[in-house]
Amino acid sequence: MSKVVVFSHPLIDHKMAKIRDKATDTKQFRETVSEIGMLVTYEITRDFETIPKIVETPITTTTAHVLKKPVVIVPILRAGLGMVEGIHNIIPSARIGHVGVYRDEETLEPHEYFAKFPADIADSAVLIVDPMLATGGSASAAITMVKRRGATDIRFVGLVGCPEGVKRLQNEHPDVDIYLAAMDERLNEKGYIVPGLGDCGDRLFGTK
Ligand SMILES: O=P(O)(O)OC[C@H]1O[C@H](OP(=O)(O)OP(=O)(O)O)[C@H](O)[C@@H]1O
Ligand SMILES: O=c1cc[nH]c(=O)[nH]1
Ligand SMILES: [Mg+2]
Repeated sequence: MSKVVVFSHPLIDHKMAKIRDKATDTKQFRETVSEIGMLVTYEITRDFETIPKIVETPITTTTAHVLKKPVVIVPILRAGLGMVEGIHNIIPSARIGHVGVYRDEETLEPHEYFAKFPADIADSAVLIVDPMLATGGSASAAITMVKRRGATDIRFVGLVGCPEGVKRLQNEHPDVDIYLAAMDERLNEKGYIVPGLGDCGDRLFGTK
């Protein structure tokens, strides 16, 4: 069974309060989502493996440590894009894949419409990024898409989750650890997370 980590950090909580607030405008919302993406990166990479590397410092030769595997960030379009810049700031060597999945507003079923990945995704540590884990359908579909390309080392990184989404992801992908900034109460009858923050894609891109 996969691990579920809900971050507990005053700065993350402070910024989560800002993006939950319906009075926060598009610019502030986008900036804050990106900042939270940067902060959570420290935790999601905590168990990344390192390998020794001989480095010449200005003083002497020493054994330092570097990341063992390349990293691939895979945002789920559209809302996942909001977290990419923050994560990429901390892992500038990471490559970026893209997965297009939208959820049908009536059935809540995920629909795939785009996929583009770096060639060596199978050998990389993959971060599937989407701020919202609601029914879990979109995240599960995105994980299946990267697994089809041979990826085996996969983490899901979200901001707001709920028990329904976590349960589905753990059932369908028990090998994928789940990282969230908050675990909310439930889904409402329209499939929105309560209390949540509304429609993340629309709030990031000003489309409603
Ligand atoms: O867990 P689920 O029930 O699948 O819901 C979560 C998905 O819904 C939202 O995307 P949406 O379909 O609104 O697409 P958008 O980001 O393009 O607005 C969100 O960004 C997730 O991808
Ligand atoms: O609460 C939700 C659920 C799905 N997608 C969102 O953007 N928000
Ligand atoms: Mg949306």
